[in-house]
Amino acid sequence: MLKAETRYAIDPEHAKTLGTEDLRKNFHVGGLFADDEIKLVYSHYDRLILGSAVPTKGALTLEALAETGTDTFLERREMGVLNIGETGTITVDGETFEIAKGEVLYVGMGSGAVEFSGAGRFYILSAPAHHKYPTTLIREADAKRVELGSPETANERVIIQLLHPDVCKSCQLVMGYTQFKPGSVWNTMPCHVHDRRMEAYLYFDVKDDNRVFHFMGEPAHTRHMVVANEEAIISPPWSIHSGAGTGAYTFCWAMAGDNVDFTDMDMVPMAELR
Ligand SMILES: O=C[C@H](O)[C@@H](O)CC(=O)C(=O)O
Ligand SMILES: [Zn+2]
Repeated sequence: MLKAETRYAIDPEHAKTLGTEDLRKNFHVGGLFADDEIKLVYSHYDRLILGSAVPTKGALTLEALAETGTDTFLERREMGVLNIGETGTITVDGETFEIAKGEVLYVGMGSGAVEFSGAGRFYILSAPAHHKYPTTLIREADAKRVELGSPETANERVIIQLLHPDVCKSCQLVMGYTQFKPGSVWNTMPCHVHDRRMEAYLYFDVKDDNRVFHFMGEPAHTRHMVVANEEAIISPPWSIHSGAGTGAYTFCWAMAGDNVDFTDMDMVPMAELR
């Protein structure tokens, strides 16, 4: 019912030498969103944990994970959960939250077991925390919206910031998702890096026959991975993170690291990309 794997952090010099399979072993996450399972990936980049819970037959409970070495999962961690399925519920410390598609539940440090149920497909993110902020349901109407791009460059999109200092306080998790205007397929191009924070992407609402080509690597040494629906990417702090879909898609981005300043990014001039 609870499955976990560890992904170690590697440096850019090593990453440059990898072929497709080894690149995917390090940075691509497939097999999430399995019915009646909680699946977690413990990344050593900023110790972010990402994963999924899909309760179809009954509730799924996340209580503790051996990898954290704590009595309970959230003893020294905070969590953000995005529902990418139909409406479901999450119960924490006796309080039940109904969560529709596109909504995020922030769960503060020190909370007890987290119980997932209903028709939701829950995308889980968790990072180490140092302070307890209140558990809060964040609706799409609460979000900060940033419109970027243009149809001419096929990157017209809106960045919906849900777990963001102006919307809901957290220790280090910042998250939201990006939606496209019809015909636009490029995310995060022009691209950037932020060596202060790692990032994780989950691509969803991708039709079966479509794929997203996700680009990573140092700006002068880019690589790509082909990503299908409901698959994730772990993006190291030193890496660009950008993607182009063969059709429509949405993706959830989440960051953890030294600051929660969404705008703290180093833009990469096009001429530097290789
Ligand atoms: O640091 C910020 C993250 O890379 C994403 O929010 C970027 C993004 O969603 C986009 O440009 O489409
Ligand atoms: Zn970024």
